[in-house]
Amino acid sequence: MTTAARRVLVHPSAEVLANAVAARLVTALADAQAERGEAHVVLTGGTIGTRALAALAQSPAREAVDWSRVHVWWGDERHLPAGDADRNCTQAEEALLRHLPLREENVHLPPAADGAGPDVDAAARAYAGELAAAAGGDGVPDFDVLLLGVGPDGHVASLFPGQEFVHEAQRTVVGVPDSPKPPPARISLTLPAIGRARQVWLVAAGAEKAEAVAAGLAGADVGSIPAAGAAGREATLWLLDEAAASRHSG
Ligand SMILES: O=C1O[C@H](COP(=O)(O)O)[C@@H](O)[C@H](O)[C@H]1O
Repeated sequence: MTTAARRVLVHPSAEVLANAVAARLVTALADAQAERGEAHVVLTGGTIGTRALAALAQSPAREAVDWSRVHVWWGDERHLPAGDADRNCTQAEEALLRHLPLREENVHLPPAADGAGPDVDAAARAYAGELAAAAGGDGVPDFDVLLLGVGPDGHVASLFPGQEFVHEAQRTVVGVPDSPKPPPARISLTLPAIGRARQVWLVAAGAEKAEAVAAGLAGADVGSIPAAGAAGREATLWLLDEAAASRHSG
């Protein structure tokens, strides 16, 4: 990854940003299918990430994608019972997935606490196993697009500042038992797994994200600002509204 492949795009409002992310996702998935037959997308939770999914549900352009050949993954998940309203996959289902003709076996739901049990490490191993199987036995698939929200503290997925999981170098998925943001039990892709994506899109809206965005773009230490360590193999896009971009000087 070189800085030449990094782009910062600033949109006038959160609403425009959500619609722009939705439009960009349609194009990227259609392009991936044209080139490789199927597409793998990794979804994020969070406010603007979920709003982008809702915008996609409203967009007639979504018909440009053959959703039966799209695999859906999650960058992180709150380890709660299936169907819990705080699970990222529940929110994605509500905002978008139920509107699409996806194949059930291509929607790679993270394990739920009522099925897999309360052990976040066991859940992380199970999800890592599903990723590895889809990748042909090891690692993670070649994700086409991996979406990440950015927390006000600079967290991405469930990799939080000051936690050892930010520095994980071997595993593709970690169990996070003590997230500083509720709920505490989560699983998360690691930075090396995130870095396997062709394109990583960091999406942020709102003034409360401005400091973290500026620090991430300035190349802060990943232990302090995990977002600074998220980069795609071919491109890294920071997709922002004006408020989130307001402290970035570039
Ligand atoms: O807890 C989480 O938070 C982040 C960011 O959420 P936001 O509401 O501040 O946009 C999200 O990216 C992550 O997937 C989620 O689990």
